[in-house]
Amino acid sequence: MITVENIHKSFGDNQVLKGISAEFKPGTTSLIIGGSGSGKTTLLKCMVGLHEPTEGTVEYNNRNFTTMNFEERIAIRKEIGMLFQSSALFDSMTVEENIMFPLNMFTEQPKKEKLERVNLVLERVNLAGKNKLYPSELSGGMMKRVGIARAIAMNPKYLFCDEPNSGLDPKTAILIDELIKEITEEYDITTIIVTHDMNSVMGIGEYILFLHQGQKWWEGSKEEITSTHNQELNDFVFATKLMETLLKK
Ligand SMILES: Nc1ncnc2c1ncn2[C@@H]1O[C@H](COP(=O)(O)OP(=O)(O)OP(=O)(O)O)[C@@H](O)[C@H]1O
Repeated sequence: MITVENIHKSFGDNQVLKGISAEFKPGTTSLIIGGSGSGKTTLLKCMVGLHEPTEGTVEYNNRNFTTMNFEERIAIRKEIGMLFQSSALFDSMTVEENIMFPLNMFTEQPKKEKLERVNLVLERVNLAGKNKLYPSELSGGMMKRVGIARAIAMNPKYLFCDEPNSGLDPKTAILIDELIKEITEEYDITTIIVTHDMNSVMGIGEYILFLHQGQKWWEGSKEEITSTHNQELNDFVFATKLMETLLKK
């Protein structure tokens, strides 16, 4: 469980987050949504320590991350997997080397054990045997799956994903969403996804946090989101005609 309490974040005079409180539960895919500039990425960065909140606290299973020193934070960071927009794979490394990277950085495991772990996670994302390929030899969807494999290599308790299906065709995007949801449930991970994608919201949004101008404007599930009377949320949800048509059916 991750709990954020009254998070504020300002950059100079720009008050980006204005007192966000929320709870993200294990085994659940939580989505942070909102318009461009509403503060989604800033909140995510405050949660993992890439930004320091101006005010407020972030707790990982009742451990106060905000007041921890550098060493204590490293222990938490080992429990966190991250999947970035671009997959952020190292181009000069093979699939196997990319996935082994966090294991080399954070563990003292013998090479054989690390390789076993790499093969296990590759199998989990349906890429068994692709060890020796380079990122340039992979499709966008495969790159995302390698990114997921690397994010779960350390057996994380927490998984943060920033726009995990950006740049993918809709069908592949759904497969990536489903894979993240399955892994979340299978390993009881607290997963937080920042997204613009309404397909993701309607597909895997178990808990949805809607930000508007740096505030928590609405929270709920995908089942509740279409029947809300919140104007700003409705504007966001029905921003695409296609979505409106689908929901009317
Ligand atoms: N490092 C920074 N320094 C100064 N301002 C920043 C910084 N990071 C973000 N901001 C400002 O914070 C605001 C919110 O940005 P953020 O990236 O969190 O929005 P977002 O909701 O993730 O947007 P998008 O959907 O476009 O990615 C913006 O006004 C942005 O300019």
